[in-house]
Amino acid sequence: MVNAHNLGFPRIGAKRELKFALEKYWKGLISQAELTLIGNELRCQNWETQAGLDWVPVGDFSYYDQMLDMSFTLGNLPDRVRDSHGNALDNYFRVARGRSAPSATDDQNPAGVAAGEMTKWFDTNYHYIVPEFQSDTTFSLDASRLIEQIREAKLQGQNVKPTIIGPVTYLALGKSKDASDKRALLPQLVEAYRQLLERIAAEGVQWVQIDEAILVTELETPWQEAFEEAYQSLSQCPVKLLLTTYFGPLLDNLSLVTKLPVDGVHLDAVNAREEVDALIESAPQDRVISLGVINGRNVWKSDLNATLDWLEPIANSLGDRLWIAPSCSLLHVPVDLDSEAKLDPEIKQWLAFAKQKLDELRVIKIALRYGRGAVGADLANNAIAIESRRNSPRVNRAEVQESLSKMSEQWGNRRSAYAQRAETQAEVLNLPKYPTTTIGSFPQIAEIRRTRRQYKAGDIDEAAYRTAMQNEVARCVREQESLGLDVLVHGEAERNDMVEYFGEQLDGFAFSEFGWVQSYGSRCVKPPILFGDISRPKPMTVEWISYAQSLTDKPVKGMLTGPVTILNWSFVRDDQPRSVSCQQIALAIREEVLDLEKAGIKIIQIDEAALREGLPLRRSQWQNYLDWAVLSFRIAANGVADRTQIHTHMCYSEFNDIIRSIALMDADAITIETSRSDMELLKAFEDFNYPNEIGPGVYDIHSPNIPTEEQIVDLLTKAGERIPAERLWVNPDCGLKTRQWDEVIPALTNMISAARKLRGAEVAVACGNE
Ligand SMILES: CN1c2c(nc(N)[nH]c2=O)NC[C@@H]1CNc1ccc(C(=O)N[C@@H](CCC(=O)N[C@@H](CCC(=O)N[C@@H](CCC(=O)O)C(=O)O)C(=O)O)C(=O)O)cc1
Ligand SMILES: N[C@@H](CCS)C(=O)O
Ligand SMILES: [Zn+2]
Repeated sequence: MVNAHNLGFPRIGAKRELKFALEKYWKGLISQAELTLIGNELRCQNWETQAGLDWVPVGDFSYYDQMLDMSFTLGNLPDRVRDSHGNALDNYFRVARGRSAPSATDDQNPAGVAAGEMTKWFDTNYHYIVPEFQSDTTFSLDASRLIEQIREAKLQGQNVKPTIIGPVTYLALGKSKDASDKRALLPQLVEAYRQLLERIAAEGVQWVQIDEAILVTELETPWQEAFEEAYQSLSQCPVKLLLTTYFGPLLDNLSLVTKLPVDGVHLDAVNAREEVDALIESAPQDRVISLGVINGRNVWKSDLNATLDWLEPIANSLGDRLWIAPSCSLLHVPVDLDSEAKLDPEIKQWLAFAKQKLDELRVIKIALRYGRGAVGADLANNAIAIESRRNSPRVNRAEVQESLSKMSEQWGNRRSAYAQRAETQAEVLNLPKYPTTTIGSFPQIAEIRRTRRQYKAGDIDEAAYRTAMQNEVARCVREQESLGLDVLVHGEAERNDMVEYFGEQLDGFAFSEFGWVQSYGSRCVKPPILFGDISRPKPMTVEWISYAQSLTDKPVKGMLTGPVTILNWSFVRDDQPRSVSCQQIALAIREEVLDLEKAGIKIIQIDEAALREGLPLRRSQWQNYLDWAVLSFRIAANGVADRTQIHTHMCYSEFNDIIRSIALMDADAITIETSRSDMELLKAFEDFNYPNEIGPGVYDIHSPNIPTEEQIVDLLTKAGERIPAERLWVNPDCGLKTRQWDEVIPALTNMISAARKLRGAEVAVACGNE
């Protein structure tokens, strides 16, 4: 009989209980005992929610990040915290968040500790703490976290299936800090895993889910060999291993997976449906085949009848060997649709969050075990919802499709080439050399968020909200004027998030109240839900930007999020290609750009923070994505006259391998995150002879540290060695929303004086030469 299981449940809590507890703990407002009590309650609740499953995951809960948990389990701590003898959880947070200023309360680390590097988890919007390796890295097992949780779940009467990140993925996603070959650490690492599995087995555990998502990417031969070596060794352990892959097909790694001596394999049967037959045919006869049949990355109801049509023959042939699950951990979806009292009922019936996805799994399991009649009503209701979505005039809108059909690639072309535009813009804007600007957001102080909360709760009316936000905009403009920035921004006070804000204003998007998804640590995002053809009912930003512009003679940048980023950070449709949804958003943003231009805004920035993030997991698919992504940006941006200067901004980006596409976007200026790379990221622009203007970030906004004028001059000098000074802008790495005003003011003061110093130095050199 088929078994149903889950790969992981969101740990942040249906009402973000963990987020609030963590932030209180970090501020010293609750004790560690109170924090761990909340952790314990969340785990228990989550297991209760999953109680109908044959196996529940254990070890998916984390106080910050599952990769960091693994590093602590393996005793792979960075040297900088290894000797901190303080409390284990505080040490864990020290690696997660760093402690950048000397602290009286941290006498173990009076000089501060740098946070672990964070990067995104495959193609999701979740970010993990990158494991650090050196040639002399050693591992020493600390299984206490997992063992305690296994006991907790067992006490609750659950059938437990511990989940861990597999050794090869752990090693492959980590970073060698001394340029040594991290693969050389594999034997020792596998030994630590072997000990871990023994400890787990001693708890009476039968199955362990061992996640090796790296198998859905292109693997070079040494990494393929690493799999064989690792799993040969682990196959001796007295537990059964469910080798778990997700987010995509295995392609050329399928034969590798087939060869590995494991007891079961989980395949993402949503994204790799076409590989299921081959996986079954090539697997040894006693191997469990776990199929991820419910999409763990989106919020749509599954078509249960269609899933059963496909799955029933497989269940008949595999019998007990078939397990079913969501395609991946449910970490990437919100917790509970039932919390959404305000969602439009028509749209709500099309949706499923984590809890509802597990309900779907139960229905499939019962239908497979006892026949569809046993869940006849569920299947009938599901069919109604699926039909309703398929046929809804709110999803497929002829007028949007007609606008899209009129669109031509020509719309993506500026009227003149950059060199000619640059001359016109220089006349219009009359900016000094090394013009200074910021990326858009200024501190989203608690008061702003509180006011928005009051507005959303109906405690204050729209007029009061607008006035409060306008006051913030005015303050922001005042501060920038007194700092002496050359190009100002309005500060984005009115925006809850750079993507959600636009989702809320575009037709074709729905938004939830509690649909939070963990992005990193305690930080969450609430992705808008792109359910239908997109259009812009009215201007979205013009009033705010025009208001800011009315307060100053300096140019204020129009500030928009680009189509690719809106797409990549939303829950999107599964009934049409992403490229089509992206082009619809592009048309809406294009209208906004043209309205801003009409309103007299001279510079318009279109953020594409997530353009690189959207790259497919396999390089072979990159070009296709880049082609439509860049075209969407061009459509959004390039309808303006020569005199209007278009900026774009990207963070977290390494540009070497996509520089050609970046250049094709043809933005007049691009601002990027570079300060932590010591301007190394500019090499890609230098090597490519990138022709347009560049603002390499000179202030690391992720850190509370205030960069000195000297440090900024140094960074700009390095930038000037790679990019002609005439084409350099001076700006921070990214928006300032997570910072405080008392950090921002001195940092920007130093940034501006650094720019002035460079201008002065050049004038002096020029005069000396005359
Ligand atoms: C740049 N990043 C972003 C990503 N994805 C996005 N969609 N947006 C991004 O900006 N992906 C990559 C990175 C990830 N980085 C971050 C950085 C910071 C956050 C973050 O701070 N998130 C906030 C939530 C932001 C938000 O939407 N705020 C809302 C609601 C505020 C709120 O929770 N209010 C409380 C009450 C507050 C009070 O009373 O004082 C409530 O409603 O209960 C808003 O401003 O209105 C976070 O807190 O986690 C995320 C990703
Ligand atoms: N304009 C946005 C970009 C963030 S990537 C901001 O400044 O927050
Ligand atoms: Zn940014």
